[in-house]
Amino acid sequence: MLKVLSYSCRFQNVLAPHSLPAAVTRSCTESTSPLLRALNSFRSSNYPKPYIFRAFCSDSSSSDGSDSSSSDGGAAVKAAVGEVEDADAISPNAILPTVFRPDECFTVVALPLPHRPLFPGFYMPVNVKDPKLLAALAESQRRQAPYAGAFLVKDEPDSDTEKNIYDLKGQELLNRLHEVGTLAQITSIQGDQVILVGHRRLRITEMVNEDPLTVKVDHLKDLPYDKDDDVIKATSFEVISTIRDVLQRSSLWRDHVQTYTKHIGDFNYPRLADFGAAISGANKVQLQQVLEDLDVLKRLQLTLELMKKEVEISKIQETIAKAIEEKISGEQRRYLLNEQLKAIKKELGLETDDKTALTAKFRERIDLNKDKIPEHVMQVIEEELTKLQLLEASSSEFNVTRNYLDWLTALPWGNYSDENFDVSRAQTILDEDHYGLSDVKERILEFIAVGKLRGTAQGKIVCLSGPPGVGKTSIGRSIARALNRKFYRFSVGGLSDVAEIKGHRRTYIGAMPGKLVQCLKSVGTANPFVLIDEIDKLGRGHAGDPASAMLELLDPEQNANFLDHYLDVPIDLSKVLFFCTANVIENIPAPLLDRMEVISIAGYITDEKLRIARDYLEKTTREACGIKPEQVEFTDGALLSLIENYCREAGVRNLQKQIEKIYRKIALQLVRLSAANESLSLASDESKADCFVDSSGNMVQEENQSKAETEERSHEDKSDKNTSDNIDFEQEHPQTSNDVLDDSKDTTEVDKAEEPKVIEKVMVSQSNLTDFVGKPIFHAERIYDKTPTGVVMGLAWTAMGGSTLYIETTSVEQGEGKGALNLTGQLGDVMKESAQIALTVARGILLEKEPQSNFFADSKVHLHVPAGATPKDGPSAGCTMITSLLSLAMKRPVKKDLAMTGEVTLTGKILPIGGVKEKTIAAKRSGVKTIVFPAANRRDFDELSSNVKEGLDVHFVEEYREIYDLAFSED
Ligand SMILES: Nc1ncnc2c1ncn2[C@@H]1O[C@H](COP(=O)(O)OP(=O)(O)OP(=O)(O)O)[C@@H](O)[C@H]1O
Repeated sequence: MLKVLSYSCRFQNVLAPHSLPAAVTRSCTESTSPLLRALNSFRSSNYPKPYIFRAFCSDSSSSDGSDSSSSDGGAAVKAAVGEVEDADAISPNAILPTVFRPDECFTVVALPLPHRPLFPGFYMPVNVKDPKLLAALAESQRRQAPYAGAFLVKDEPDSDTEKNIYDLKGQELLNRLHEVGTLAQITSIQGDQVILVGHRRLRITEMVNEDPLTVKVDHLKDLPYDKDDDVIKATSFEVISTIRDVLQRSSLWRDHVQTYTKHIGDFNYPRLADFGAAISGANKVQLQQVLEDLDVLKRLQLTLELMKKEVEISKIQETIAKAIEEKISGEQRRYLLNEQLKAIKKELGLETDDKTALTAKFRERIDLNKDKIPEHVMQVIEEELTKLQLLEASSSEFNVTRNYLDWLTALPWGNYSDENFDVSRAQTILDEDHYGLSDVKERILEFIAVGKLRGTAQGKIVCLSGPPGVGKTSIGRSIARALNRKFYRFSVGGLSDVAEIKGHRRTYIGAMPGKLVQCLKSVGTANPFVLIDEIDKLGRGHAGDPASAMLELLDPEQNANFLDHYLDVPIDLSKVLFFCTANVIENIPAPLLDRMEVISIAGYITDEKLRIARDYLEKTTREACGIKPEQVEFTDGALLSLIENYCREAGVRNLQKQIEKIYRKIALQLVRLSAANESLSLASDESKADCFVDSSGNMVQEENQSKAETEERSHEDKSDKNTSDNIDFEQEHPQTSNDVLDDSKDTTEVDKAEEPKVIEKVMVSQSNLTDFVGKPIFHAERIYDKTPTGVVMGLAWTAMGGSTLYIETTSVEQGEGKGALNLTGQLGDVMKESAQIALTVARGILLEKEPQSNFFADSKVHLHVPAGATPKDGPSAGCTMITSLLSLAMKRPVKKDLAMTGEVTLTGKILPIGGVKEKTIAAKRSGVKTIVFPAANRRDFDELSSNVKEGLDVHFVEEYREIYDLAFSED
């Protein structure tokens, strides 16, 4: 007989909350005698019968512990609602109908459980696949004896348990079942799903029926235990705390068994053990062990083991969850903050949404230029704008698209600066900026004239070649100004990556468009003047060939559709005017050179340098230093000395540097002087002392010094000027500031009687030039004033301009048949061969002129070309070498101030050479009076300007014999 020992709220705990009407569960929780109320309301509801209510009994409410354990493990009470006639009749002590007697042996249908055993007091849904078994279960439910024996299936190695078990019948099935199982109450059958509630432990004693398997079972009772035993108590406490621990850690079980947890402390020991095992995730064998063990302490220990494992699993689960959570929460936090930031900005009106703002910016740019953007470009822009909207703002692809759009929309599509085709204006500008350079200026004027007639300017490649500092870059700037085009310069010296010219593909990180696209963006017009500097120093290229890329860029045939790798849309560069500069034309790649129009700038002679220095360099430097013209006097003599002794190279860059150096020094002196003047006027007011300014610009005050003494000192300074290290100063009254310095004038005295305010003037003359620029660093190229026998002056061309060089020969050893030629001076192969030819030709001429001489046959000759550290090559020294050898052989020096150049053939013919202008300038610089050029170079010489040709006796020769006559003539 089962009694309701305790109900109250716990009653609700064991109800499957989902299977009872809400009204019942609610009433159970609120009422003091909820069972009666619940049953009443349940009976009045239309809920299908029979329905089982179960309530746990607490041991405390039972009269004794053994009693309660005997009533269904001392834990449960059943109430069959269908059998309660009158709810009022149910009282706490009412005796409820009994289904089974614990001490009886009885027969049940055996229900195989594939996964876990059913523990008393727990629900379990089982899918029954065997129709016969299902029918038997339904029948027993219908007969209001809804019970079966639930037995766990043993694992068969290598077999699919669930699939096979329902195919087994009779003994075979019996063998697969564990002997110990649970008396299961069938609460409902839905389709093939049967809901079971476990009651007591059973053991199969014998088989009664094969199909469905029906077995005779014995009830199993737990072994008696002492509920006050310390060990069992301690074990149970540990189980409880471990269960709580698991539930706290693992949300998986927490939700599942939440309702039990409050009352876990009220469970008796066997129930506690069952509860722990039932909620654990242990495997079926371990669970079966718990089910089979009738020793309560042992069962508790087994459960404790399982629960401890659960704790460990929960810990692992916790760490995994924590790690993942941290990762996700970091990202989420950033995302949230970003979103908040955006929202705040939007709210404050500081910024609209990123994408919207960007799109608006691009649209604005497009609208400014809408009609001029080519259709194919517009299409790409639209596509990219759509793409931008779809991309996540934080993605890398978004940035790529944004940058791409930025470039595409920033280019000056179809925006041309208004070109100025006014020839006379252009001429004025060019003359304003540069002296001379008539070839270049003429070419530019031609270009402008053509542009004026055609109405449009055509893209052309012009190459300015010449030594450094001759103004190639600066004339480029003036041309751009004259044409009213934007100027852009980029140097390709050492450039070896094609990507610099054609851009990187957009797929690369940090990809950029090429130089030309960058140029267009920075100048903002589609027809700029682009100066490509140092094209002769273009690198060899490790990734592609830069020369070919330059070709595509410069060739007017190709550059109308120039394709930059980054932009990926053709750009029209045909309106761009390209100018290149180079020092050595020969180093420019042939296909490029072929398309260029070369204008060479040879370098300047002294006169030209003087004009440039006076009219351009000095003026600009003076202005840059903030010095007024009346404050300086830079004499012609000083300038000439500067050019001849300090700056003898072809260009004027060094000259410019020296002038800058001089003006910096002048500026310092002027500042010192004015400070000295101020103190001087103060001193004159206060102490009436005699003061003067020393030649370094420092004020000197000497008490009781007579004015006469001061004057004397000043005169001494002045007369000492040529030897003194000091710089000359002139102090004048304003009205005489432009007067030429006169020795009779007192130059340092301050005239106190008149206006104390004076203007200082610094003088730079030939005599004090060293004070400004130091001792001459450049000595004359002329080693010999009068060339000795065996020495002849030749003319050479270098990348730095023209220069003179000597060919020296001397006889080392004499003796019959000892004739040989020894060469030194870092000569290249061509020059060595040229020396051999010279020897042969000289031998022939000597034989002709002095038939009795055996000089070349019997002398070991040493030929040297100073300076030995500079490598030299080329055939143009041929005629100089012959002359030198003949001079040595005949012991006759050549004519004074003679220089020559020309390649010689074995038969004595003179072939043309290059660099006529440079060589002429160099010869003039070295004080040469007579020059010998090959006849074929006459045209080149005639084209030179008259000031270059002035004062030179030039001879054009076809045969070496003519040189012989010139060099060794008696007059
Ligand atoms: N004919 C000239 N008239 C006035 N100034 C000149 C003239 N030639 C050169 N200069 C000045 O000389 C300086 C050097 O010129 P620039 O830099 O153009 O030389 P470059 O030929 O380009 O040299 P590099 O080959 O080294 O690049 C500039 O300040 C320029 O103004």
